[in-house]
Amino acid sequence: MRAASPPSANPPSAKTARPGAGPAPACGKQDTEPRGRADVSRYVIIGAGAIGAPVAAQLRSTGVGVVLVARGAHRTAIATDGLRYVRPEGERRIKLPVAGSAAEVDLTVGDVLVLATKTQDTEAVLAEWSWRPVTGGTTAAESLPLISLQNGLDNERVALRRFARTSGAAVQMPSSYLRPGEVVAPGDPVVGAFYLGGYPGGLDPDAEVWATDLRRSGFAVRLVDDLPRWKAGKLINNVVNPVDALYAGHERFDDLAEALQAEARRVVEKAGFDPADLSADPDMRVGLSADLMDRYGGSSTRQSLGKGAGATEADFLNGEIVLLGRLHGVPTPLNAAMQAAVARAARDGVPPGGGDPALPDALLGTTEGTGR
Ligand SMILES: CC(C)(CO)C(=O)C(=O)O
Repeated sequence: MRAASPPSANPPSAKTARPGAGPAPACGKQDTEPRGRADVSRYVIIGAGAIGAPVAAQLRSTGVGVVLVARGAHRTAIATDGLRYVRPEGERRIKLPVAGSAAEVDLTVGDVLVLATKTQDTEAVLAEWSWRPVTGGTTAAESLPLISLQNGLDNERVALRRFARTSGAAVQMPSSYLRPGEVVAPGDPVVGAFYLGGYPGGLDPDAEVWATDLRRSGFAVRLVDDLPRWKAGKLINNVVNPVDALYAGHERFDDLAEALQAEARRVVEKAGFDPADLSADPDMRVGLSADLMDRYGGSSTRQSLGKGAGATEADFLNGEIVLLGRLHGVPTPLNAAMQAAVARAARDGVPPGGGDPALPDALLGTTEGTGR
């Protein structure tokens, strides 16, 4: 199923690009017999930002079939000149099959849909892709597996409404998408790490194949049969994103980050999760190359402010904590305040670091903190 050679200068079109057509497997079910490489022919990566583009570039570089779904000027730049892909070992132009929408991709049994958009876009993306035809007369939601590489707790639940085979990953990947056509991935020695599992639990029959493809392509992968624990652990890390976006360098950064995380942990545990520690496994650590430190744009929320995106993912990060707090009777004043602060900042075009400097003291009180 794998093309022998590295990416060519003239990639096949997105409609047809695949290294080979696999046999037609029956629609899989979690925890059935593991399957082989022949059952996976191509990864359709929906979202070409800081997560989707490096995954596409790395898979393609090892000869795995991919299509990258991108929009606007980013799509045009990648289609015209290839993806400008910046890694610690140097910059490359990676030619990738690129599509602008679901209508431009002919789906076939053997395709794997990979969701790499921001969580606030998930419902629209699923509405676009779920009922697309797949060769043999079926549809994407009925016969293809879907893997969410997104933050928060909501994506897999929303996808499972349509996709019987829904998997997800808690992703650690310090990478930046700030300019059309370019992605900087400073992760070192691995590009990123995935705690990958089926939703709500177990493993998809093709999970070993996906893990092998990703490992060969430069990622660390741990297969987990208790995915929600890992997503909950990642969510506790992600509630710091608005602090990174608004208060990098602020003297109370650490105090605010710790207080937000403590509040998030209380809520998540009350909601019944047993959040996993994503920093415990040394094989899953992703460092940052010193050479690319100044080109790393920080958390995805900081990057959204930097691009003037008008919205961030915070409603599904801090907002998820607020939601769980309301459902389970736990007050969440800090996460609610940071959710609102970053939403206002995005709405008003405030740049990274432009948070009201008085807010951290107002939220935490003015007692001596750990500083930063
Ligand atoms: C962990 C990190 C910072 C990068 O994967 C992230 O999840 C984000 O930027 O939202």
